[in-house]
Amino acid sequence: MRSVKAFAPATVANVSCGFDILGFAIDAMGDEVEVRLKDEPGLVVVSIKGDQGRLPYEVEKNTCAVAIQAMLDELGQDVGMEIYLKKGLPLGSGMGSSAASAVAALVAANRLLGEPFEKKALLPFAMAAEKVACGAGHADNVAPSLLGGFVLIRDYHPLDVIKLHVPEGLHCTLLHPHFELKTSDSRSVLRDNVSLKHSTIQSGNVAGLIAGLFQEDFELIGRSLRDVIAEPYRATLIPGFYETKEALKSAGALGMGISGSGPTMFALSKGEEKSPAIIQAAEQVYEAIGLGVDAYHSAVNTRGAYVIEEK
Ligand SMILES: Nc1ncnc2c1ncn2[C@@H]1O[C@H](COP(=O)(O)OP(=O)(O)OP(=O)(O)O)[C@@H](O)[C@H]1O
Ligand SMILES: N[C@@H](CCO)C(=O)O
Repeated sequence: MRSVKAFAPATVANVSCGFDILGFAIDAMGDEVEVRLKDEPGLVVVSIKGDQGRLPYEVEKNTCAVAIQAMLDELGQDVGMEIYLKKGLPLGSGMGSSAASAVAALVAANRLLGEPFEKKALLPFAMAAEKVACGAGHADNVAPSLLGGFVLIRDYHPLDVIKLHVPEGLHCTLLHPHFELKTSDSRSVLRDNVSLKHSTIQSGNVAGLIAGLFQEDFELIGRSLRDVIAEPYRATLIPGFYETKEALKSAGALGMGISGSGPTMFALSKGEEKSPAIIQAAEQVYEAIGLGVDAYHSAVNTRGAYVIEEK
């Protein structure tokens, strides 16, 4: 039986100012998916490890299977495949857990089929899986997980995805307070309308962040991490958010924000030297609140998802 195993990295979506249009991949963690060809048609999720028994095996619900099925539908093929998922990411964390599963599954299945799609062309299938997982087919987790680096989704109709420059030495610290926030819930607190004033502030910061990346201007990157659209509503769902923001700035972060839909928070710094102080500052805030916090730090992953093994 032929099989391919692939890895897809965790991601930070939005990057504060880029709601649904910006994201980057990190090296620290990710999901692994093995896909095996089988004789009979149809997909089966055979095993899921690392999820404490919480993820669905139904092929209409598991993002690995939803993504592969979307790809097979596009090809008009009814190939039989078994799916083995190893979760490396916590669920409902804001680190692109549902996306990493979908992307790893697609990269493995695409290779098994002889790569009928180039990497970027897999995106719509991964977005179909995100729609099932959280009700919105946003691409700001799946695109960086697939392609690596910082990614801009300039438009969704039609999809226009652009890889951005990643300055050497840009470092990310992730702080995951011990509770879950479902993307669907933290999308439901957002408003449908944005004022002209806020639209101006937000677009200035998106442009500033992109200019900062290309110019390798770390200070500009830091001051562009401002979000007046989602953060004010979502911060209310994350105890200690504003205290953490203050503490991380004092600890030397260039800037910080909510990773994806939270509750994980990300901080950017120049080099990894500031990471221990950033982590300590967040731990102090959460100790006072009485919540545990997991910390990870990582360079920006520029490789994206890849095949680990094929047999
Ligand atoms: N293979 C999978 N891996 C992870 N989540 C999955 C998977 N398949 C289905 N899901 C569903 O997706 C939901 C998790 O998605 P959610 O968007 O809330 O978390 P997340 O991906 O960690 O967050 P974010 O998108 O903010 O980074 C859960 O309800 C879970 O049941
Ligand atoms: N852009 C999405 C990312 C979810 O991780 C959101 O903020 O809801």
